[in-house]
Amino acid sequence: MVLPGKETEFWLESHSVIPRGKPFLLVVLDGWGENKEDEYNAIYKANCPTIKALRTGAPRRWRTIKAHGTAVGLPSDGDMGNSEVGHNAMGAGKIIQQGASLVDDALESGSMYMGEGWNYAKESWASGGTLHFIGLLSDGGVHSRYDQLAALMHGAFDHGCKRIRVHILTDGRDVPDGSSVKYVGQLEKDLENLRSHGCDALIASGGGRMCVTMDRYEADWSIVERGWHAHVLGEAPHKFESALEALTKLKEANPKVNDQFYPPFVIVDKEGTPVGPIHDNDCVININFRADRVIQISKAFEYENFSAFDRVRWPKVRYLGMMQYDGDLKLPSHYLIPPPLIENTSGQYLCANGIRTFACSETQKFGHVTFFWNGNRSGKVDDTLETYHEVPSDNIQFNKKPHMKAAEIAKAAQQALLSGEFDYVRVNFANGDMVGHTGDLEATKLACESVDQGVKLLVDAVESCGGIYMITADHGNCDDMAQRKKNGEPLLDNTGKVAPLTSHTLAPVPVAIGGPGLPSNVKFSDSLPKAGLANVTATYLNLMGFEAPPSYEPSLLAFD
Ligand SMILES: O=C(O)[C@H](O)COP(=O)(O)O
Ligand SMILES: [Mn+2]
Ligand SMILES: [Mn+2]
Repeated sequence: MVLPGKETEFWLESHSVIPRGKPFLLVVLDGWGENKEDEYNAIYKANCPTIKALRTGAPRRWRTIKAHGTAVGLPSDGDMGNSEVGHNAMGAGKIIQQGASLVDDALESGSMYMGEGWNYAKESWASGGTLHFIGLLSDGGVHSRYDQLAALMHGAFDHGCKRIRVHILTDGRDVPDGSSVKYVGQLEKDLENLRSHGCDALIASGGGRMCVTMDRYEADWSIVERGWHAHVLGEAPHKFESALEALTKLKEANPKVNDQFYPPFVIVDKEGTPVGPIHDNDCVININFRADRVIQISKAFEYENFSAFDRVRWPKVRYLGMMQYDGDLKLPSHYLIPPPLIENTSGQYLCANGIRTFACSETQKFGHVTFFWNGNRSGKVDDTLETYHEVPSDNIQFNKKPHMKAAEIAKAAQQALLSGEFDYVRVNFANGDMVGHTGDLEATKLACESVDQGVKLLVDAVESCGGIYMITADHGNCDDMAQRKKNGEPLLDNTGKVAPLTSHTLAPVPVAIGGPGLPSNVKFSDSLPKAGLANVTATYLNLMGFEAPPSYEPSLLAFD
């Protein structure tokens, strides 16, 4: 990134009420919504005295904001929020039309099939190559959507493609566990339809998203390696003649396995030969629009010099992302849709104004407070002003260790606050989200308690250094751990137990401000009842003593 100089477009005026120079803490509670207080709300049921006191102790400095749907740039108000859109909005102060919407628009207008990306892809099948799709198979709308895959398969056929292979990653995280059977059934129908029209179209390999291919932030490259072996080499310990058979037999063999964690499998023909390894001159389209969990597999396809694992064979394919996933790395170099342009981020403004930043989380959320925060750019805004600190996450299922790295993150941020070396300390606590995704209510309560303890340490540090804090969240998750019937009652599974909710929720999220450095006449305004995550940015610029740029969504603050 290019650092702007002073007195440029990024220069900010001082705020008229709030002084500069107080250490500022910004905490993002990942997956922490404000929801109905019942026994499936892990926050409500947990012992979280610090976070609960933010609400009751200072009602004028606590409110909720919208974190889902069109308020954060998603296609519809039925779309739950997620980390990418949430951190993009909070980092850039604007409602950004997100990847899901851009793909929808391109499919609807037909521009999908007119761009450079599509032409590049087409050259592969025009010269006899197979078209492979890889990606998350669900309609969760967080990383991908099934209807977009279906449209692309039919679009490819209409554009002369005669051979399609689909490499599926089962979800169970953005959609209920067990729903993979439904999505595979739907996909098989669509493939059957294509076959009946003369296209040789089959599922070729797959596995659960948390075991195969979709690692993020280099937490565990072995996940990507398993995907490479199954999708590219056609090798996996489990081989089946259909994906439905794979899901059924793998579940029979291990009833504890779920959609998120299916081991890799390869589909073979009657002779036991894999039906769709990836070869030279094939085309591979990654159907995920969200970046974090497909950057590593994109590097494996694209980078000549690659040492994260032994690829064994590196086919010369035409690889395309649904979007370009990393604006700094220009990765991948070919893509179907230009990504949302996220410019004039808060980091650019703050660096131009000399603010020294410490950003910290554990691996699972590290890129959220850096990469997503900076508008999907992997570099720093300014190396001399910013320190990015990653606490390595454990590679386990997080209900086994629900405290995760909350204490370590809190300690690192506390030191940063007290050191006097930073003006702005930004952290993300992963627990409410990562443990919430396991669907394990008891573990999620413990997760919430660990976050509360971390927040206490940091609020105390702000007290002792005379600073200001803002505590908020990116979307709901641990605030509801039960799937619901239409009337709101918990849904029971076929054994009579409450069906766990593993996904995010549509709940609004809290925002709390305070600290000894905050002038006593500062409160939240009553005039922005529909405010959302993008309003947070102008608010924290104010809290750091700056007027916000006029292009940002308005600040939430008012003054007595
Ligand atoms: O990738 C994931 O873990 C989920 O699909 C979404 O969770 P996040 O948006 O909180 O990262
Ligand atoms: Mn999140
Ligand atoms: Mn999540």
